[in-house]
Amino acid sequence: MKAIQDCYPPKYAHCYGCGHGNPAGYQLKSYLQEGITQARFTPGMQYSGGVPGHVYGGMIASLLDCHGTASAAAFASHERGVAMEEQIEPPRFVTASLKVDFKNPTPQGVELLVRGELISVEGRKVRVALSLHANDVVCATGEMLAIELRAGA
Ligand SMILES: CCCCCCCCCCCCCC(=O)SCCNC(=O)CCNC(=O)[C@H](O)C(C)(C)COP(=O)(O)OP(=O)(O)OC[C@H]1O[C@@H](n2cnc3c(N)ncnc32)[C@H](O)[C@@H]1OP(=O)(O)O
Repeated sequence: MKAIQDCYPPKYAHCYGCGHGNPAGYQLKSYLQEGITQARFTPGMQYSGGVPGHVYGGMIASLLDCHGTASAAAFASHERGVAMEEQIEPPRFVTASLKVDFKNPTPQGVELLVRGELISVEGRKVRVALSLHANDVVCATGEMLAIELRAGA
């Protein structure tokens, strides 16, 4: 299955977190299956937080951020009855607002699971509920408001 981010056209593929055209970035890959989006990522050991062995909070927020905008694009497409990979110009969303709650320390050296669920689609505004898990423990939750860029932006 093609990742949501791999459907972004090259001109929008430079994002540090999720751009397939940014070799220095994370190259996060998110997938929509059965109404839920998921991405898996293992941060490098350099992304250490204040406590040794725990992941830096900014890394966690950025994973929610990039998974959230990908989720918004996939959910909006699905609502319109078309898959991301079927579109020449898939919808492009940016983060207007991102709230993160850090629930538990996130261990380093573990594959993290990031999940997204659709809250609402209202015109150009898509709200997504997000969570980040390590070893089946919820380490962070979040909520995003993503806005679809106007045509030609
Ligand atoms: C920049 C190009 C990049 C393209 C890359 C794409 C692919 C990769 C993507 C990867 C990305 C990875 C992730 C990243 O890192 S994305 C990078 C971080 N995000 C940004 O840089 C976004 C900066 N902001 C903007 O560009 C504009 O403000 C946007 C485009 C978001 C809206 O400006 P625009 O002029 O278009 O629309 P509008 O102002 O008429 O607002 C529309 C509606 O939204 C409502 N609203 C707005 N803000 C908020 C808010 N904070 N809370 C609540 N509501 C808010 C507003 O009231 C209105 O509602 P309504 O009155 O209609 O009911």
